[in-house]
This record gives sequence, structure tokens and C-alpha cells, in this order.
Amino acid sequence: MAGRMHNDTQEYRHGCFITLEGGEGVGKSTNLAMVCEFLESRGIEVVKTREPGGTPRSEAIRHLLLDPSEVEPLCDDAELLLVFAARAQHLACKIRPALARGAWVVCDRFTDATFAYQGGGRGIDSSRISRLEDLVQQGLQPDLTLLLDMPVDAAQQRVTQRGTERDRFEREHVAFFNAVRNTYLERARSSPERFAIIDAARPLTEVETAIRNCLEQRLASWK
Ligand SMILES: Nc1ncnc2c1ncn2[C@@H]1O[C@H](COP(=O)(O)OP(=O)(O)OP(=O)(O)O)[C@@H](O)[C@H]1O
Ligand SMILES: Cc1cn([C@H]2C[C@H](O)[C@@H](COP(=O)(O)O)O2)c(=O)[nH]c1=O
Repeated sequence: MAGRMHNDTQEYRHGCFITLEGGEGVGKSTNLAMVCEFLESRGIEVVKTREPGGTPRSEAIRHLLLDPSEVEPLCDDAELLLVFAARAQHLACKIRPALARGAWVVCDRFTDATFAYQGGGRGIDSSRISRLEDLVQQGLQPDLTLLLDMPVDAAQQRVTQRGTERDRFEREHVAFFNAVRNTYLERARSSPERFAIIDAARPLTEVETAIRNCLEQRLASWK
């Protein structure tokens, strides 16, 4: 792909921006490596990253966001602003420079997570999130978003089996996770040209095959 116009501010990008999204435990981290290897096998320079995080300062903000200590509750607006502060730094120091030099960026979560978690989960109005999105991203959007979707109870079992300590978000209740899932699905259905919904409840080999098939199709259409 030679690069595409994304908005009327004449921003011109050369690399492609791919995001993986979905609720807790659906397999984003597991499949991220496979996506990167697949693209690298096609001769593409790939930058693998994640949100919140991806740069030293953004990772420090991630720590604040995920810290489960109950010393002081984090209010919803502070959570939203921290997410976008981490994203602004990530875009400036890592994502935009990589895209500009022609690398492809594969990111574990991006702004769809903000609409799902802070919007659907916390109940923040989506118009407020959109204003911050415009401010921070200035029209930059993923070219492809792989939404790994599965029922919340099965995904929660995977988180439990993984055995890692639950972070501040992972300690939320089932209604929160169902709201997150429903918001993701609504967003995917309203932008089918950007999203691919992957049934993540299947065995890993089947999920990998579905993702590879999707990437093959997109690569062919971007040529
Ligand atoms: N298709 C699958 N079938 C069964 N187990 C899976 C599958 N995909 C991933 N797993 C396992 O489920 C657990 C959660 O996967 P992973 O950590 O990749 O999810 P995640 O979406 O990145 O989670 P989080 O949002 O909490 O970071 C891991 O132990 C992983 O090995
Ligand atoms: C980008 C983004 C993330 N979150 C939440 C969602 C997850 O619970 C954590 C990240 O942890 P993971 O192990 O990397 O999945 O952060 C959010 O609430 N809003 C966002 O925009």
C-alpha cells in the first residue's frame, strides 16, 4: 500500500496501522505476536506496541491506570484523561514516527478501548470521548481493527486460568464487561470497513487461521 489520505488536514501516512481489540482474556496478547510474524514474513517492517503504554512515559501512566491499590479511588474523568495523555505521548514518540518512515504499527488496544471501557463501562458520554479523540489523533485512525469477541464468562475463565494478579480493570464486575463487549460490537457493526470481528471462543489454531485469512484479504485489497 502506498499510503492514504486520512483527513482533510493533508496528513499523509505511508505505513498501515492495525489494532487488536476486545475484552479481558479474549487472546489479544496471544495473537499480537502472530500478526506481527505474519506481516514480517511478507517483508514488512513492523512495530509492535500496546495501549495504554508503548513508551516509557506512557508505560508510567499505564501503571497509574492499572494499579489496583485502594489508597485513593481514580475518578472517571481522571481515568479518561490519563488514557488520552498516554495516547498523545505514544502517538508523538512512537506511532506517528513509525508510520511516517513506512513501518506498520500493530497495537494491542487503541481508542476503541476508550469508547468501550470509559464509554460503555464507566458511562462517560461518547461525545466527550470523541472530542478528546479529535484533539489527540487529528484524524489518525487504524486502517484495520481486529475485534476478538467472545462471551464474557468464558473469557473470565481464561483470565482466572492465566493466573496473573488481576489489575484494576480486571477486578470490575460482569455488568461492566458486558457493557464493554456490547460497545465494541456496536462500534464494529457501525464501521464494517475498518473492523473484522473474530470469534475468539474457538481453539487457538482456528482463531489464528481466521486472523491470517483476514490479513490476506486486506493485504490483497491494499495493493
Ligand atoms: N483461543 C484460545 N483458546 C484457549 N485459550 C486461549 C486462547 N487464546 C488465548 N488463550 C489463553 O487465554 C489467556 C488469555 O489470553 P491473553 O492474555 O492473550 O488475552 P488478552 O486479551 O491479551 O487479555 P488481557 O486483556 O487481560 O490482557 C492466556 O492464558 C492464553 O494462553
Ligand atoms: C487502551 C485502553 C485500555 N483500557 C484498559 C483495558 C484493560 O483493562 C487495560 C489494559 O490492560 P491489558 O492487559 O493490556 O488489556 O486498560 C481502558 O480502559 N481504556 C483504554 O483506552
